[in-house]
Amino acid sequence: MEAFYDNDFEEDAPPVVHFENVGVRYGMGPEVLRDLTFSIEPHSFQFLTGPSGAGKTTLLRLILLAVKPTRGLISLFGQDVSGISKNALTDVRRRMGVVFQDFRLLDHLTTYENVALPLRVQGKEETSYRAEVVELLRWVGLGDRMHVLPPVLSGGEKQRAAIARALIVRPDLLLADEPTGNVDPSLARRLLRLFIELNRLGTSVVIATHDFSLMDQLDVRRLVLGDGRLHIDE
Ligand SMILES: Nc1ncnc2c1ncn2[C@@H]1O[C@H](COP(=O)(O)OP(=O)(O)OP(=O)(O)O)[C@@H](O)[C@H]1O
Repeated sequence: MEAFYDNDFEEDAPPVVHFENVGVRYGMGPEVLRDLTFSIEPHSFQFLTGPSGAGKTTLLRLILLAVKPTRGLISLFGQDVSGISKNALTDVRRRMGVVFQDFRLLDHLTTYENVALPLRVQGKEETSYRAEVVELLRWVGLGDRMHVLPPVLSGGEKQRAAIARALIVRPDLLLADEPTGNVDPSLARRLLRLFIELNRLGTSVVIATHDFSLMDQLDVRRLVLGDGRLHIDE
């Protein structure tokens, strides 16, 4: 895996994510998040937590530029994203891997094809990535499930396929929304080890979760949302 994953560490790299007084509302509704000011540093590991409806998914969508802030400034990898060009936006998005709550696997593609899809979309030739995809699938324990379609995978297998698909682009930032929501505690621990290993190899990791037993396994920073505001437990 080390060979597969060789992120360079830059000294004095800018924060991966920086928010300055960010607020967001949906349509004409109330602000669901307000006055968010925080940074996510390169190579850092944090949980994002808070009660259901507190805005964890909304915060991840702001980072993904899937939702626009109604006020404030967002920078990603040192770049202010308001008024960013389409090409620069594509580059920024390519540096992020995402594991969605509902996996979003394509049912007509095999596990292998799902994981390879982000590379195919980038226009890469299969010969250039095939070995990498197979290695990663083995690494997440799906070596023998490569050629089946997602509907026959268990919840935990789908989760690992979604995680592998997020990792295959070797992201500088991994955002995972309740990545252990559908698995038993022992698999949750295994998945957490996977994220720790990824972080060790250089990726900044943000895991959104309600699961205190998961968070209690690691003494890392917690970004806690409540009443629309962010509180940070260092
Ligand atoms: N598309 C939308 N349109 C209108 N309101 C929305 C939309 N998405 C989320 N909201 C509202 O924004 C608030 C934050 O929702 P969000 O899904 O971000 O919370 P969450 O912390 O991720 O919740 P959960 O833990 O239940 O997934 C909630 O009040 C929700 O109803």
